[in-house]
Amino acid sequence: MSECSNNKKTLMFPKPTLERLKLYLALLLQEEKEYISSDEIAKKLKITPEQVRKDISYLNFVGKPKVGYHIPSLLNELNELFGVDVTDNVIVVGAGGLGTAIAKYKGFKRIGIDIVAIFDNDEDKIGTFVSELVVLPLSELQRVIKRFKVKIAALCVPKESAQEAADLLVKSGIKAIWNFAPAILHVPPGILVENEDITRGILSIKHMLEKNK
Ligand SMILES: NC(=O)c1ccc[n+]([C@@H]2O[C@H](COP(=O)([O-])OP(=O)(O)OC[C@H]3O[C@@H](n4cnc5c(N)ncnc54)[C@H](O)[C@@H]3O)[C@@H](O)[C@H]2O)c1
Repeated sequence: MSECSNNKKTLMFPKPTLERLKLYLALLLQEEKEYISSDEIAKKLKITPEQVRKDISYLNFVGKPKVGYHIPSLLNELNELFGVDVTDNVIVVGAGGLGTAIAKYKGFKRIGIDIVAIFDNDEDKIGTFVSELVVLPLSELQRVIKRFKVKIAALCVPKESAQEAADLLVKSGIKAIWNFAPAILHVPPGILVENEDITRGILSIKHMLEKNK
């Protein structure tokens, strides 16, 4: 999500480059050695080494000839670029199948995301636990957002409730909505909305399979 990074530098990067830089970050986080070459990165991500070098050159970062990129230094650059070195407190709205899965996912910590609370409007869910988080009523939204300085909300409510919930989030002080509902949200200027559509990946797979028939 380029626009949502903590670093304004990201706005100068072409979107496809930014998307690939996110993949490099995820890949490097799993590496335990000290250096990696553009060839190795390219092979693992099934792209060309030239592409890798070009993307990384946007960071004004160069590798050592015949050795490759120093992983800890490259990680520092990427962490800074995506604001991973800064922890953002995030809330989840909607404690259904998806909301609880997001709230339970431990991997967000590694990228500087801390899920601090989960909310629902269903009386039967309020007060139940999702991992160590207790499901809170919407009346607690404003207090939690202020107390934990929350800017980002993951919106995991049904399509029909999405706009109403988004309005409430904005009114309560949220600056960015990570929207999982298949709904177009209308928000005031200055509020970021990133629409997440998990059907995108499977559609690409379907397309590739069709093409290779
Ligand atoms: N489950 C998935 O894998 C998946 C994938 C992609 C997109 N989505 C989308 O994400 C959203 C959530 O999906 P789900 O499967 O978790 O649905 P779900 O029905 O299991 O959960 C939705 C939750 O939102 C709560 N809710 C409804 N209105 C609310 C409001 N105004 N404020 C607070 N909470 C409210 C409900 O009580 C419920 O607990 C849907 O819009 C769905 O289309 C889900």
